[in-house]
Amino acid sequence: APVPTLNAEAALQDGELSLAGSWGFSWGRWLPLDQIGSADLSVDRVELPNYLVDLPIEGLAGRDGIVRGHGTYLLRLTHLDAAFVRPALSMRYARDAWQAWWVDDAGAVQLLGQSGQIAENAEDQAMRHKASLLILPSTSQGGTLVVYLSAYHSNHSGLYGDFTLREYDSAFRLILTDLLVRTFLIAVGIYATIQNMVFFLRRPQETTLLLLALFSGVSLSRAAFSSGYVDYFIAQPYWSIFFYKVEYILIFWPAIAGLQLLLGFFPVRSGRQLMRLTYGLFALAILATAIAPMSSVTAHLWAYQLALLFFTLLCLLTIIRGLILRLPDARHFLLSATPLMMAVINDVIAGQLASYNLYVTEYALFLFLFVQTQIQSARFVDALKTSEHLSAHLGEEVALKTRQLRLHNELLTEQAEDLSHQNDEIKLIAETDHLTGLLNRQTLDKLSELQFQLAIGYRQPLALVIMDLDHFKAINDTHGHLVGDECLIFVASFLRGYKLRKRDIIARFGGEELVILLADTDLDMALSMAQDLCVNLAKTPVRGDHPDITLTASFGVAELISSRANSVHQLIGFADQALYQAKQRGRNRVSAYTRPAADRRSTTPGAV
Ligand SMILES: Nc1nc2c(ncn2[C@@H]2O[C@H](COP(=O)(O)OP(=O)(O)OP(=O)(O)O)[C@@H](O)[C@H]2O)c(=O)[nH]1
Repeated sequence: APVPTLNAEAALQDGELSLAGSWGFSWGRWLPLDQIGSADLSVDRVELPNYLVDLPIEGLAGRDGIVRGHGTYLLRLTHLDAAFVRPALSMRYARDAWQAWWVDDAGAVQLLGQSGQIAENAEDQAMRHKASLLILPSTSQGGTLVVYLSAYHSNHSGLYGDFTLREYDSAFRLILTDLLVRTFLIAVGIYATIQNMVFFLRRPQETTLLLLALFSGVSLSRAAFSSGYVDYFIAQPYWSIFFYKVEYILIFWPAIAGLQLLLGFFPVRSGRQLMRLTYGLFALAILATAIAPMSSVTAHLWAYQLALLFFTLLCLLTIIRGLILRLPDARHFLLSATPLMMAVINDVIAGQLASYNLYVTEYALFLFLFVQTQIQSARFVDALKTSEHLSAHLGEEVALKTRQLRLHNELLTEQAEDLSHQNDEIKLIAETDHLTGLLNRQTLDKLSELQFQLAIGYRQPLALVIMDLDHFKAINDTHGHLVGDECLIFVASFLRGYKLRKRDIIARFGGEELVILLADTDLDMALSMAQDLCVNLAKTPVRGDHPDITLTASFGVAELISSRANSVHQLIGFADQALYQAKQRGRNRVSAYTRPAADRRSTTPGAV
């Protein structure tokens, strides 16, 4: 069949001409350029979009089912100069290396451009531009467009439908627009990567932030690698295989990272083992992709997409489980992950049909990343604010608590002091006689026993004086009991006013009987003291309302060594005997206990 012809002027609508439609095609040959114009050139007819694998080429498929080969595409264009001022051919989605020529009606030949190094062997070809903008000679009225397609490593190789003739300016604007959108995506990726990284460095325990940073970083690289227009400006032919392979690996990596992110929020049992296994498989996939020839990598696109679908479904299941268990965040994850899921499905279908790919996945991925980054960083900032707030208020709080504690301590100390006072008081009440304030009988018993033991131990004298008021009953009877009490109080203060040593004890023995225990005092000293007391008491009128009353008392004195008393009890008894004697002798006097002469041999007590 002859080379198909397209009337540019007639086909042009809105300044754009699609080259989809009938093309001439020669399989397995790169037709020499000087044959293009010859009348006996015969070609097959194919329709664009065209993929070699869909061609009915029998017997060319290898054992692996992949058709290998190369060929020449041809299209005659007429009335070009009438349709365009500066026609430009926009070539996209030719998956293998190509070379384009223009042979005008006069037979002049011009190389329009090439994607890199074309070769009859797939591994030898070097791809540079996946997209190209070729400028056609604007002076040509007509000519033939010749595209040599290199050997291919993709089962969807060939010329795709996105071949258009445009005015150069509008075509270039399209490239710039695409570039701008991609630059925007890449900027979002850089932003998300840096933001997550910075926040992670400030709070290393938030591994989610690191994961998001990694996620954004890799997606960013993928967006950069897979952009035909980035290729157009920077890619080098010998890097093409590497970029191609990286792009394949990155097909399903986002779903794995997404799974890890989600498992962080909605943990499952043996989630760690699952992730370890997943990353193990991922490492194997990287290894296999790295060592396999490019043709076999592209032949297994379905496997990469299957992995993408599988891990995406796992992500979805994780979110659904979170929703069922009513875990926090499940809703917003479902919201931000839904477009991602849909985009993934779109990507898988588009990849398998090899139809026009809108890169929806990438846009959705970046959207997802951006939203997640903002949500996570909002949480992070919240946490940061809370911790700053806490640390700012901690000082104040500590100072306040310290103050409260100190107050509390002071209160406790006061209470303890009160208690100790109360104790002292109780002790005082227990130890003293409430009327006179002198020591009571029990205390006297305790202390006198102690003094007795000390005196024995140190072989010191110990004197005991019992004093009994004379005719006290008469005072009570005459003046009343209350006056009697006042008299007792007066005697007590009289005794207290008398110069006694600290060790000496004055106690109320009972009724109107008082005892004075004098440590380290012999009989003579005790007698003289008692005498002194006796004389002075008789001279001293009762203070207060009853100066008319003058009291006298009788005194009985006994001393430990001279009396040879063998207990306090006995010593008291001896003093009592002496007192009795004093009373007998007429009262208001002092009497000492002396051992009777008979007793100096026997033990019968007596008083003098
Ligand atoms: N007001 C008052 N009287 C008391 C108290 N204890 C004892 N008496 C009185 O003291 C008096 C003691 O009387 P007696 O034992 O007969 O001895 P007395 O009248 O002092 O006579 P002699 O001791 O023999 O000189 C009694 O009338 C008791 O009621 C007291 O606490 N207050």
